[in-house]
Amino acid sequence: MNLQRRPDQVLPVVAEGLGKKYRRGWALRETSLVIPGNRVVALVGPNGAGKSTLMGLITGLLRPTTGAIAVFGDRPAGRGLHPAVSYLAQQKPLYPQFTVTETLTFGARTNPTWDQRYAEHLIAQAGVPMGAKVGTLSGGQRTRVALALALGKRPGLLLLDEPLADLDPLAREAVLRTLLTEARSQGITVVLSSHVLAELEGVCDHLVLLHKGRILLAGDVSRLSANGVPLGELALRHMRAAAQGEAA
Ligand SMILES: Nc1ncnc2c1ncn2[C@@H]1O[C@H](COP(=O)(O)OP(=O)(O)OP(=O)(O)O)[C@@H](O)[C@H]1O
Repeated sequence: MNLQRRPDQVLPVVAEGLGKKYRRGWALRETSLVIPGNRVVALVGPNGAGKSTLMGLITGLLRPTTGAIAVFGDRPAGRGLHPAVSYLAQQKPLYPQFTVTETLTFGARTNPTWDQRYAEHLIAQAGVPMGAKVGTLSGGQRTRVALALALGKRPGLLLLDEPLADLDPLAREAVLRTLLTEARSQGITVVLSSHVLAELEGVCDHLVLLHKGRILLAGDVSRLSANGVPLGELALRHMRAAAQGEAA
């Protein structure tokens, strides 16, 4: 496919025939995908389905073995993150010796599009003291700092790879609420991977379901689930059907 920049490709993600092969085999195969703007996307699938690999390809931190991918019309060049993309993995990239203030200063130095007031607003909203060292914060507070760092960049696309896995239910809810509010009010497209399907309901309006390195289902939940089946149930049904199909 010709992934040259065209007006319709100022879409967050357009992939065609995308594949990634590691030594042990294919992690992602023949993936063609469009992620439209202003969506909160649930990226789900069983362990080893290829979710992290797909995120790595979108960030440009991984290089495709086959096919092509465009992020806001640009081909990731393997030289770090696209300026309009923020990426937050479960292992949050924070320095424990830094205070929150120093962490935001680091964000400002490394991101030309940095919005200090917005980042400080997110920290204040989370009730995290600016003078505290990151290493002394709770898991939930660290996630809020990492989120402020990711959002302070003012991204158009925010990728979150199981960011809530180490949080208690209340902290998860608080982080998800913040995410949703910010995504809606700032027009950010969010791609969120999680194994906890129930917590994605009411948050995500677009689903990408991977199974064994292939896309099983992708699209707006309202379209995929015309009869109102909730996102979690919809994903689970397809995952069960795929697993049964293999067992048969
Ligand atoms: N760096 C790597 N080297 C070799 N194989 C890898 C590497 N990263 C992932 N894989 C393999 O690729 C496949 C997809 O892995 P990936 O981490 O993308 O899946 P995932 O859906 O994110 O899984 P999980 O839900 O368990 O986090 C797996 O079989 C995994 O073992």
